[in-house]
Amino acid sequence: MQPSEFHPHDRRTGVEVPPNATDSAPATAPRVIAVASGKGGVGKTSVSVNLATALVNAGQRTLLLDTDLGLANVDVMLGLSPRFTLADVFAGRCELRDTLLEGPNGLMVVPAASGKRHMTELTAQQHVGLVHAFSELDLPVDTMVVDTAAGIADGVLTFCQAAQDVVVVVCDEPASVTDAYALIKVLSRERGVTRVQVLANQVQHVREGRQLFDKLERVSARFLDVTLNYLGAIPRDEWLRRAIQRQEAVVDAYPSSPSAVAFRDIARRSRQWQSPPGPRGHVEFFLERLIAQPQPSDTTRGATA
Ligand SMILES: Nc1ncnc2c1ncn2[C@@H]1O[C@H](COP(=O)(O)OP(=O)(O)OP(=O)(O)O)[C@@H](O)[C@H]1O
Repeated sequence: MQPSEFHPHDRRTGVEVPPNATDSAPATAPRVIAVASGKGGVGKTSVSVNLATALVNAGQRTLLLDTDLGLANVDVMLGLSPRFTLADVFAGRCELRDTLLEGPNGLMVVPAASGKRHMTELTAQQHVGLVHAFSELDLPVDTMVVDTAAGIADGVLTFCQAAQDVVVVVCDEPASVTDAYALIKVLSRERGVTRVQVLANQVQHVREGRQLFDKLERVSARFLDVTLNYLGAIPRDEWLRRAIQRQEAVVDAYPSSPSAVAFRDIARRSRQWQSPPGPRGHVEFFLERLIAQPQPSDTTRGATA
């Protein structure tokens, strides 16, 4: 989608959906990619923002959904100023369409809100409300990138379970590897996830990414029924930090920086993942899957290896 098709009032909110949105909707369901990490601070939001921006720059109609109602920062990273967020939708203060922001190059962004209650506290009824709200938007979306919260709370697991692909971001810290494994374990054992893409972030050299993957792979192959794919590595890159300061995606701010090159490569490869079958064509599909999945009543926290 081009920015001009968006009819934005400004960069804050009130994005008008184009009248021909339904005509241009994709024939197949949107690809939904959930980005998770287990441990916080490893670069999950940087990955979500740059993957989504690289996809939109490659011509994919992309929606970036921030589901971290506790510590949302997708909007901050992109320099957007939401008037309304998902939290306002659930509080009945606005419609979902009021939250929709226009990001760079027509990227669609649904922001969350910091300091609000967690997605885990939402009821099934609220999920249904979200489904209806998304279907009313009737947005043409090829790919939806979902930035999840840190940790392995139910909300994170539910979004990962509903997505067609889960990207687990890991960096070279013992806690990051341990928490990534804990996340993969509960996704595999309790949510039936059979395929996980592993992305190493902040690597000092290419070899480090592969070594991190191998660590996770070894233990997962031994104890879990899940296939891990090595998606690649994003280098530790000062340009990425500078882009964050500028509140821009590094793929836009510094397109020839090492991290930007890596993000573009990952976006290109993500497009080659097999699309889900079926003629369904809207974001609604994703949210319906969310509520259709059985929710384990037992807590997933503290699961042992
Ligand atoms: N590839 C990288 N190179 C250099 N710095 C990075 C890179 N990735 C992330 N960082 C740094 O790590 C910080 C945290 O990144 P980010 O906010 O994306 O993490 P997160 O996993 O989403 O955190 P949380 O979910 O806990 O809020 C960034 O502000 C940035 O300074």
